[in-house]
Order: sequence, then structure tokens, then C-alpha cells
Amino acid sequence: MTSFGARLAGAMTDRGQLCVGIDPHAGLLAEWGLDATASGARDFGLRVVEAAAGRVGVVKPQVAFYERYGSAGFAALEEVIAAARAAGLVVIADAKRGDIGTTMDGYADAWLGAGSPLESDAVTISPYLGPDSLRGMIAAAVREDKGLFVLAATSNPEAAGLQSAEVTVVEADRGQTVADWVTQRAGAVNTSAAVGDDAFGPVGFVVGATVDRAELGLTDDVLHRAAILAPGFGAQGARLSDIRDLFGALAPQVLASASRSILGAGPAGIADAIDAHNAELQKALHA
Ligand SMILES: O=C(O)c1cc(=O)[nH]c(=O)n1[C@@H]1O[C@H](COP(=O)(O)O)[C@@H](O)[C@H]1O
Repeated sequence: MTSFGARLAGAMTDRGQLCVGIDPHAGLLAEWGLDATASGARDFGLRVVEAAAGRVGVVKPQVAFYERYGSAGFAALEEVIAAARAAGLVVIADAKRGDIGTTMDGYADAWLGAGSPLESDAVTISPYLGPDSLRGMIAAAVREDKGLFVLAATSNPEAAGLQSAEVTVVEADRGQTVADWVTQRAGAVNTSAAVGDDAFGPVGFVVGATVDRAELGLTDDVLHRAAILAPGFGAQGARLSDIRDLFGALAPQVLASASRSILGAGPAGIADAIDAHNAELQKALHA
């Protein structure tokens, strides 16, 4: 199978750098004329997939909005993921899983395992049990040709206090922020012999578009060969037209993620909203 890094880079080259979030929260379901049930969330997801296919290369279903309906919600999510993958979209399951090593293996099986009902192309994961807790998950991504997006610099303002905190790391010869530590440790595989020389390695990072990377001690070199999932555009205030100012030399690595600013257009307007987001992004990237 082609590596995740190659699949993602191909999707970004062919279809651009916009990632459409699939976030069927209660307010949006009501606006879309759908019930706040697993079946409503399923119909919502399938309609977003239909609009996204051929317009973008990547979608990101928000697992929480399916999980809230229990087993019926997971069945709905399985259908949405399968439909997206069948349509040729790269699927990032936004599950934000994080636990100790052996338990993480279970999450790896669930989200990355070949033939798993929830099999996706990549999953978001949390490193706050320590970056080494991700080791098994990273090994699974390499083995399965799948991807990970590790929370490094999240878009929510209250996270900066934690992610910019300095840690004492025995092997480091300098103080390191939590964000720097996480990206350095988890991203090491991207330049190791274990992976090929595709544009991206298997470990990407979440770096919010609303974040001051310098404050978090995040330098460009630590993100070398990492895909960057950047939420925060649209509803959270960052503008796609500013992508080059926000990300500088990293801009070509950025997957700009937006949910509410697209989904709020409703079922009749979503295709146009995706086109408008794409046009704004393309103009900013290639001006
Ligand atoms: O991992 C994420 O996608 C994520 C990380 C982060 O730092 N901030 C963030 O907002 N997200 C997710 O991105 C989506 C943002 O939605 P909108 O603000 O509506 O575009 C939600 O599904 C969030 O859970």
C-alpha cells in the first residue's frame, strides 16, 4: 500500500490544502433539518462526504458527535468513514485518543487496523501521558501505512499555559517546552530509516492557526517532514487568506481545517461554501 505520507501529499497536490470537518453537533443538525439522533448524524455525515468528494482531498469526522449516541452513533460513523474512503477522500478520525502504551495499542487497532470497522487513514492523538506513551501507536502507523496527528499546539487559548511550560528532560541539553518536547520526540520517526522519503512521514502535528508558535518554542525545523493539521480557521477566528503570514515557510505542509464556517452553510449551500473556502486558500497560497 502507498504510505500515508504519499497519499496525503497526493491529495493535497491534486485537491488543495483544505480539510472539511464533519461535526454534526446539535445546533447544526437542527439547522440542517435533521434529528439529533444517530440517524441524523449519519445523514449529515454522508451529505458532507458527497459535497466534499471531488472538491477536497481530506475530511475529518469529529468522533465526539457520533460517540454521543453510543453504539448507534458508532455504526453511523462507520458508514460515514467507509463512504468517505470509498469516495477517495483521506479520512482523519478526530478521536483525540491518549493513554498508556498497551491501551494505545487497542486504539491503534480500532482506528488504524486494516479491516477494522472504524478503519481510517489517520487519527488524532493526545501526548499528555508523555510522548513515549505514543510509541506503540507510532509503530502501528508505520506498520499499517497510516498517519497520526499528535496534539502539539492546540487552537484553544487555555492550552498555551500547558503547552508552553518548560519541562526538564534528562537527555536534552536545554530547557524544552512541552510542545517542543512532544514534536521532537514523536516526530523523530519522520526522518528515521523506518519510513521512506515521501513528502510527509507518518506523524503529523496539530498546530492551531490561532497559535503563536514562538511562544510555544516551536521552530520550523522540528516540524520537518510533518503534515500540519491546522484547525482554528473560520469559526475560531483565523483567516485562510492569512495562511502565509501565519505559517510562513511551513504553509505548504498545512492542512487547513474548518468545520462550522463550512457546515453552517447548510445542505443547500455546503458545496459553494467549500468552493469559496478553497478559492480563498488557493489565492493566499499561490498569490
Ligand atoms: O484536532 C483537531 O482537529 C482540533 C484541534 C484543536 O487544537 N482545535 C480544534 O478545534 N480541533 C477540532 O477542529 C474542529 C474545529 O471546528 P470549527 O471551529 O467549527 O472549525 C473541531 O472538531 C475541534 O475538535
